[in-house]
Order: sequence, then structure tokens, then C-alpha cells
Amino acid sequence: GYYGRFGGAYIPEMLQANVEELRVNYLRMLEDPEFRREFDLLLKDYVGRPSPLYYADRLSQHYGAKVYLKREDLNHTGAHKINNTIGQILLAERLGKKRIIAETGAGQHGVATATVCALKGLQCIVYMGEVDIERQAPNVARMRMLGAEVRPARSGSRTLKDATNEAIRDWINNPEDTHYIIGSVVGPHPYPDMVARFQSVISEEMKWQLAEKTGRDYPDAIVACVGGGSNAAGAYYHYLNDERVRLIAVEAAGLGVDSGESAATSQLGTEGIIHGSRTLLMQTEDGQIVEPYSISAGLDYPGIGPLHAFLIDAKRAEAVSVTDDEALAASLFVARQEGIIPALETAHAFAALDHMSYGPEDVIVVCLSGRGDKDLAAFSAYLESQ
Ligand SMILES: Cc1ncc(COP(=O)(O)O)c(/C=N/[C@H](C(=O)O)[C@@H](O)C(C)C)c1O
Repeated sequence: GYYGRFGGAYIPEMLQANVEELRVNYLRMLEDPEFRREFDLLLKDYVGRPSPLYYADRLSQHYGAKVYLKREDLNHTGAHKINNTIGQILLAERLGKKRIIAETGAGQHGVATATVCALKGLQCIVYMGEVDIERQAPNVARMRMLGAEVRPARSGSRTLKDATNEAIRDWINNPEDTHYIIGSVVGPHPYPDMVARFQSVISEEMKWQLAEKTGRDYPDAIVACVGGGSNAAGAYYHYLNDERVRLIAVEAAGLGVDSGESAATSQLGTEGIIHGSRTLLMQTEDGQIVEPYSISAGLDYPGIGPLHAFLIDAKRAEAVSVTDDEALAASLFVARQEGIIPALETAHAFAALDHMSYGPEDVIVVCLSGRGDKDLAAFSAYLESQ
């Protein structure tokens, strides 16, 4: 469970049994033919995979490269999060768990968790920061409609970090019957590896789609936003060791990396433990977590997955950060160039195209992690300000 010196499982005594049960069983279960059959069938007939790899003609003309969009926004529930929750709900069933808990910030993971719990008839409790409950109200309504109980996290800054702490506290108090579906490639081993494996369907499809459309099964660059890093992990997965492919990790600079209001963890973070994993995190000298900031709830996370800490530290991935304003402008640009309204998180990936250098023959894949329906209030405010 290590990515170089990053990763591992630094967890309280009380959680050892649960995490151990997962660690011992997940690989065998993931490779079980019956598991794979059900996983593949649900991704096809329920999620609607394969997600299209769309050649964005007007964006390509604008940027002077061949820009392809991997349409995770077209999945059922509107984002990549469902790839992971389908996998984890099948695991939870096989582990005999009846009660599911999750944390959410943007609400996409919460909706994806509530969705698979309804699909399988399991109890669902989603912890969400009170701040995020306000700014992602449409997703709260969707979770409730799907039968989930949304529990506001009132501790600390009342955002994602606090929701995650409350979910961990719940798991410690309900070890026997509960599975915790973590929404990104974060947390104690085996979560980062398990979530990356479930999300790897993204680059598995990219390989044959690129071969069909461009004559080669690899791109010159893959651009993905990174909160915890699960959509990026999935888009990178089958190219991690292929040095012909540049891996661009786009973080949220918020009001600016040096503004004190940022979530650019790979630039502002230092090595430490967060949510059971050794990685980079925004912390004070005495190890207190610094409150991050981003206009996008999905990137408003003070840590980063250990895989990404490793890739950036090893210079295999290039970290780029993009401000709120650049992300808002990119949302508008993509909507009016291609008729696709991206999630604010995804908009950061698009904005990074302005920070990159590439040639006219370069094939660039942007992982379009989610649709922007949940962000229409932020977009309306932005349009008013124009
Ligand atoms: C549309 C969309 N795109 C990207 C992200 C960032 O999550 P990663 O792909 O795991 O870096 C997110 C993250 N959303 C999570 C959520 O919906 O709860 C996030 O807020 C937390 C799980 C961290 C997202 O919704």
C-alpha cells in the first residue's frame, strides 16, 4: 500500500479490524470472475459506459492541438464518482455489510453513494459539511430523494474535512455492520489502490478509443483536476509507466496560491498524515490541518491522494494550479464553444490548457469529470458579474 514513501494505513486501533478485513479481501474479490461480470454489467447497462471520447473541434481550433474530452459527465449521476461506488457496493455486499456511510463535498460522491444504496436496498448515511449543504443544494435534494440520510457536519470549518472526520467517527462506532465508501483515492490502504482500480475503467476505454480515432492507443497528454485525485488516477492508470504520456494534475489555486485562500496542496502542502494516509497536506508547523479554499467543493480538500503526492514528487506528473476566476471563465468558454457545461471542478482542468505548451499534432485528453448542473448558482452569480 505504498507509493514510494507515501500511502500506508495510519489508523486508530478501533479501525484496524475493518481496514484489515478490506485489505485481506479486496484483491481476491476484484479478481473474482463473478464480481467482474456484475461490475462490468452494471457499468454498461446502469452507468451507461463506455463514456464517449469526444473530439472537441472548436476547442482544438482554439488551442491549436487535438483536444479530446473523456465524457465522465455522461455517466448516470453526472460524474466519475459512480465508477467507484458501483465497485465498493459490490464489495460491501460480499462483506455482508448492511449499512453504508460516506462523506461528500461537491455532493457528487454522495449522490453516487445514495444511488448504489438504492440500487442494492442498503441503508445510506452521507456526512456533508453544513457549508457544502448550502452551496450544493441540488445534490442534497437528490441524495434525499434517493433515500439517503444527509447528516450535516457541524465541527470545525463545516466542510469536507469535517464530514470525513465525522464519517470516520461513525465507522469507529459501527464497525460490524457498516462499510465506509470513501469517495476518492485517499484514506488508509487499501482505499487509494482500490478506488484507483475501480476508476481505471476510464483509461482502459481511452486506450481503444484513441486507437480507433487517432491510430495510436496513447495520447501526448492527459489533463485532469485533482481534489483527492480519483478521476485523475483513473485517467492516468493505464499510462502511469508510459513516459510518452504527460500527466497534468490540476489543482485549485482558489484566490491564488499565495493568497492564504487556496487548495493547491501539492504546492502548499508538506508531508504528513491525513485521514489515515501519509501524503502531502496543508498544515501548520504543529500539524494542524490548514483550512483550504476553492470555489469548487470537490477540490476544496487539504490533502491529496498518496499516488499523486508520489507522481508529482517523482516528477512523473506536472502539477498546475488554476484560480477560481480562471475556472469560472473556462466553464463559460467550454459551454459556449462546445455546448457542454462542465462541473466547476472539471473547469479547472480546462483552464489548465492555457498554462500548457503543446504542438498542433499533439493529442490531449481532458477528463471531463462531471457536469455543471450542481454549480448553476455559482455560474448565475458569475454571469451577473460580467
Ligand atoms: C465532478 C467532480 N470532479 C472532480 C472531483 C474531485 O474529486 P477527485 O476526482 O477524487 O479528485 C469531484 C469531487 N467530488 C467529491 C464529492 O462529490 O463528494 C468531493 O467533494 C469529495 C469526495 C472529496 C467532483 O464531484
